[in-house]
Amino acid sequence: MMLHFTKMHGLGNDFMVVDLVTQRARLDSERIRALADRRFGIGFDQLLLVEPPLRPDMDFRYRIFNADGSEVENCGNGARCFARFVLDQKLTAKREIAVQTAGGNLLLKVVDDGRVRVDMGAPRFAPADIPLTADAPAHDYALDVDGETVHLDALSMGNPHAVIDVDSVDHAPVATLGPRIEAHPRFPRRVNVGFMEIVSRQSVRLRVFERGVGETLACGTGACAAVVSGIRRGLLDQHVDVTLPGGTLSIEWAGPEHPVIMTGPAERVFDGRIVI
Ligand SMILES: N[C@@H](CCC[C@H](N)C(=O)O)C(=O)O
Repeated sequence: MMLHFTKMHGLGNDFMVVDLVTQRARLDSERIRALADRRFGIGFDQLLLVEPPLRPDMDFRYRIFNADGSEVENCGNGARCFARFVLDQKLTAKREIAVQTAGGNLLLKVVDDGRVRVDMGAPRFAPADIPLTADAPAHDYALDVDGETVHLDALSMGNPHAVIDVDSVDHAPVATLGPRIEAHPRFPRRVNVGFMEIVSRQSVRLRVFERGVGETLACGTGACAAVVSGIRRGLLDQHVDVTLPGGTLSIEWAGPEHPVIMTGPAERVFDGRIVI
């Protein structure tokens, strides 16, 4: 049987997108890892599955798998590609699309310049919601990493994020510290690790070591988490441009209980099909 897919990216964070509204397939974690392989497979950071909704008030269900085959709760760059995909495939004619994810519901809107604006929901700070082992919520958690103390902020954007301030992302220890924090025992479901350089109150640079993938060219939820962290610590204004290795995202947050709004591009690269 043939399975049609589309390769897409949001600022170089790349995806294999599969329509499971009009097609049927079961892809287990071993198969996902094989497809994600950049030499022997198609190559992607995440697999995105477009499914019918489980609730009548939603338009679609959106499932996300990291390149290591693990299913995760949320993916910001993927959400923008999801919106473009369902419109291009004519799975909907709506310009505002309500989507269920394992981490909560999202509202996606395609704006006039072709970019996609996503209501990413409100961030959560309770340690149990991240999840992070800690006695109380804080802005500054001290983690013992192989005998060295690392200070970081942590929060959930549906998925778990740690945010570390650095003087320069160019010299940040993304490849060495990233994997040790990702797998730190105080994050029982592992964590995405962002390294943030504050350039001004409206601009940051960011690199993210993603859970289940490694460093990617961009991470939408990571950009939201970094800006929320900077705003709640009084370091950033309400609208911030986040420059990642793959390009820039615009992030807005009005404060606690408010949703984070992310705006950025979504690009189709090619269509293909595989035998399953
Ligand atoms: N690239 C994503 C995040 C994908 C999921 C993440 N690796 C996780 O495990 O939570 C984004 O754009 O948000």
